[in-house]
Amino acid sequence: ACQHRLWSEIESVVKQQVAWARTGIGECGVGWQLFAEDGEMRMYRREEEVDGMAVDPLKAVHTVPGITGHEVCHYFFGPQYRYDWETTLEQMTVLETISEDTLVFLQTHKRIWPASQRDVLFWSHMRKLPNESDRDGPDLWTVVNNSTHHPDYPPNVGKCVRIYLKVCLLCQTRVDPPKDGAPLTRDNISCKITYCSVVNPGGWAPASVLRAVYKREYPKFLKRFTAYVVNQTKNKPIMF
Ligand SMILES: O=S(=O)(CCO)c1ccc(-c2ccc(C3CCCC3)c([C@H]3C[C@H]3c3ccccn3)c2)cc1
Repeated sequence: ACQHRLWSEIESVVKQQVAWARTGIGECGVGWQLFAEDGEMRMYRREEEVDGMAVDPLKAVHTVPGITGHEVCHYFFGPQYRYDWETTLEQMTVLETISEDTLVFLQTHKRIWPASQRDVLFWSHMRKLPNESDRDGPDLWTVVNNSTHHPDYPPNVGKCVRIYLKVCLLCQTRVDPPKDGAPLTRDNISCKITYCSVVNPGGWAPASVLRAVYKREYPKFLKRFTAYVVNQTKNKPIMF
C-alpha cells in the first residue's frame, strides 16, 4: 500500500492532523470557546465561516478509564462496529480497502431539518505512533479521516449534499501499575482522547442551524462512542 495513489497524501495529512491534535487548546490560538463539558470531557470550538458557511473547527479532550488507545481506535476505525455507535448514520459503504489500516468510506447521514441530507466520502487511516515523550510508555494510536474523491461517486449528483471533513482521533494510553506487582487489570489503565474535526457542510445551511446541530450532536457522539468501547472491551483481554 506504500505505493498507493493516496499514500503521500495520507502521510502528510496524518502528520499535520496529529501535530494539530497534540497542540494544547491554550496554544491553539485565540477564539476557542468551551461549549460542552461532561465529567472529564471538554469540548471546544472556534466560530469560522467559509463562503458564508459555518465550518467551526472542533477540538474535544476526554479521559476514559478502563480502555486503551488501541481499543478506542480499533472500534472507531472498524466498519463492522459503526452502526452500533454512529447514531446519525443512515448508510455506510466501504468503497475501497487500500490496506488493512486504510479504507475509503461513503456515508450518508440522516437528514437534519431544515438542512438537506448530507453524504461524505473519505479515506480513513489507523496508525500506531511512537510515544516520543515517554520511550517506555505505551504507544499512541490515531485514526485520521479525510475527505477524498472517487470517480464512481461524484459529489451532489443524487439527493445528498456532499460535505467535506478532516477528523483526527488521537489516543494516549496511561498505565498506573498496581503497587503490589499484581497483574495489570482494566482498573490500572485509562485513555486520554483528543478528537479534532473540521466539517464543511458543502451546500448552504443556516449557520445557526449547523451550530445547534454540532452543539447537540458532538457531545452525544463522543459520550456514546466511548461508552460503546468500554462496554465492548470490559470482559475482553486488554488490547495494548
Ligand atoms: O468522525 S467521523 O468521521 C465518524 C465516522 O462517521 C464523522 C463525524 C461527523 C460527521 C458529520 C458531518 C456533518 C454533519 C452535519 C453537517 C450538516 C448536516 C449534517 C453531521 C451531522 C450528523 C451530525 C453529527 C455531528 C457530529 C457528530 C455526529 N453527527 C455529522 C461525519 C463523520
